[in-house]
Amino acid sequence: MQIINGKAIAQEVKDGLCRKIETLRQQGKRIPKLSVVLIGTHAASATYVRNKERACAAIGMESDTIRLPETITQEELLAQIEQLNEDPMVDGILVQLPLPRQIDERKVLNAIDPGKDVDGFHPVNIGRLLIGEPASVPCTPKGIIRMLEAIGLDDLSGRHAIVIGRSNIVGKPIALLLLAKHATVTIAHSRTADLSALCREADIVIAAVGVPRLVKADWIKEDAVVIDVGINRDENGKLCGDVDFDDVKNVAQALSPVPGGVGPMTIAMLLSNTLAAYEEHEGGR
Ligand SMILES: Nc1nc(=O)c2c([nH]1)NC[C@@H]1CN(c3ccc(C(=O)N[C@@H](CCC(=O)O)C(=O)O)cc3)C=[N+]21
Ligand SMILES: [Mg+2]
Repeated sequence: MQIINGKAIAQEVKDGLCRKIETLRQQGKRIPKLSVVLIGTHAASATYVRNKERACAAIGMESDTIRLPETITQEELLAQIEQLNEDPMVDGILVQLPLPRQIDERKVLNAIDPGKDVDGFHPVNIGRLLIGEPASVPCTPKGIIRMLEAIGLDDLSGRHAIVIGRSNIVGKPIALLLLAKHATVTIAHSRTADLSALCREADIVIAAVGVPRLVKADWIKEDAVVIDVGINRDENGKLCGDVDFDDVKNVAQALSPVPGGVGPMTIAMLLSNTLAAYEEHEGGR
């Protein structure tokens, strides 16, 4: 059984980005910049944002976190986004989710300039992804594809992939990316009948449901590849995925851990999308 070391693969990606930024610096060019908007004091959000800041610093990318109060109005937030859209020094904008209740998430994501949408959550980018045009691709799905490529899974012709979860952030976009690699894709979710039997048919399992240790060994076909997207806390407050790692490791061919799997890949892809947005943006002037 192979453990898919997301942390190590992410480090390779970041090393490559770091070299590119170093070249820009030597050429006296402007340095790419990511702006993160963080609203309120949600503890998990604060941790992710700190990880993103640290990752930017490690590769020499500029970053800025705009911290706004939990009580912010929709209009104030939209004005902040407009300011970032117009700032020529800002290449990537990420509005950390979830947002407070009074804010309409769709309105906010739709307000981000699609060219600066490093999360790939804007309808223009989602539409481009759907029809196979160049797009800013959501970071977690893009990271999952990189992990599959890292273990030699490139062309997925003839393989059956199951995606458990149908969120706009992970489930739907990863299904599209797997389809683009010629996999036969099933999207399962909380209303799916006989999920474990369906899962047992799959060569590739992407677990993105948010239920701690849901996926067990008897859900997994011998030698399947399993990617765990879950970030949950178990009853003891310990970080765990949607896959029961200690059980599934006995049947899977390859398995990604939590932590150290998809999470670090997500951050590496965010940096990669920011550099790509910069190149697009600079190339246009
Ligand atoms: N607009 C937006 N874009 C996002 O991409 C986004 C978001 N909002 N809101 C929250 C989720 C979650 N997310 C994570 C990224 C990295 C780790 C990560 O690096 N995890 C580490 C450890 C984390 C820990 O120790 O708590 C790991 O899995 O090894 C986790 C979670 C991005 N998200
Ligand atoms: Mg779901």
